[in-house]
Amino acid sequence: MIFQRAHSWHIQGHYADSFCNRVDMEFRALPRKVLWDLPRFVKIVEVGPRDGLQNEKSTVPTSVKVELIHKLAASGLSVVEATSFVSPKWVPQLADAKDVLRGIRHVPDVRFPVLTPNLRGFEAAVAAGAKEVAVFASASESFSKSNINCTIKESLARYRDVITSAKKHGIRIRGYVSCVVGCPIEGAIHPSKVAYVAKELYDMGCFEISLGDTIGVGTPGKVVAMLEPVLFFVPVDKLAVHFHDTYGQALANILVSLQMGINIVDSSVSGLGGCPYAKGATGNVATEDVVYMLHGLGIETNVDLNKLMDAGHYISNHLGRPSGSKTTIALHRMTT
Ligand SMILES: CC(C)(COP(=O)([O-])OP(=O)([O-])OC[C@H]1O[C@@H](n2cnc3c(N)ncnc32)[C@H](O)[C@@H]1OP(=O)([O-])[O-])[C@@H](O)C(=O)NCCC(=O)NCCSC(=O)C[C@@](C)(O)CC(=O)[O-]
Repeated sequence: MIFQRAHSWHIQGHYADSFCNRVDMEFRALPRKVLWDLPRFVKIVEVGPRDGLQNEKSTVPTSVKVELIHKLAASGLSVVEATSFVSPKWVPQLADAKDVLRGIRHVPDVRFPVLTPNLRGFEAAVAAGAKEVAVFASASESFSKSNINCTIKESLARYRDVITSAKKHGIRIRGYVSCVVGCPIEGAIHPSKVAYVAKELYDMGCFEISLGDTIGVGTPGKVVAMLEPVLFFVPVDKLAVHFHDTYGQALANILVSLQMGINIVDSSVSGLGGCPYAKGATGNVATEDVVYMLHGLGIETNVDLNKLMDAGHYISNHLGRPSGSKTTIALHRMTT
């Protein structure tokens, strides 16, 4: 259609100027249908200090974790997931959860949630000063057993206890569903299983449900098929998406999720990450790349990309490897 109209254009005289003016006039008023439904603001949930570091082989000192969290908070992020109160036998890297949480200084309007797999973890988190907590279930039975050593049903029963206690303490609980597209053991996961676990967590009182593509096998088509039934049971403004970038699909998956109305995105500075119980899963989508894409779409995040990259450089230098953010690499090349 547009192509046919273009053929009727007769360009004379000052070619470039008249052509450009006319293109400007013609297209300025055209509605950009593909971008119509995008939100104006996206909340980013930074999971680098927890999801990003939990799989690191060498122990990251507590002071480095705390400094990373402070730098992330200084970049304008309003949620920085700090650590996990899990068994140190299962995740040795996060054995210093209590010290990390106690080391974080209060920053107005910034929340520092922590993960808890059971009541014991929840109580330890509260004792250390946690004001917000996340529980993590799975849409895959096999992954549930390998990650938290219990069935989905047992995990939901544990989380019911955690949520009951959290309500008494006035603490908000976020719920994760992992393996929403695929599982490292079972393969493809049916969207109905994701909808079931998401609905259970939401109905028991989680204020937000984060849908995790733990091994990063999602494509935009699979993500839409997964989100359709979930959206039937959980309000769109209560859903977050959490993509790992194993196959380079994470930004495309985020875009399609935004087009479906979701406006909360989890990501990890420098693309750090991988789950200790999901072999082969690479890092989370890099926060820097998410921010670059969102700002490019005219979507606000309140995040200062330069300060965020500063946090990314800090942790990459400490880990002794380059950033996993393509945005950081590209901007660094331009300035050196
Ligand atoms: C759930 C358990 C504890 C069950 O572990 P278990 O072995 O079945 O339970 P247990 O009760 O026998 O406990 C084992 C040991 O841990 C202790 N323990 C027990 N609970 C705690 C606790 N809260 N904090 C500290 N210690 C704890 C407990 O006391 C005991 O110590 P021992 O007596 O042998 O010396 C274990 O399986 C565990 O910690 N799993 C966590 C694994 C994990 O953190 N995985 C990564 C999470 S990432 C994820 O799930 C995906 C996500 C959220 O990022 C989204 C996505 O990408 O999709």
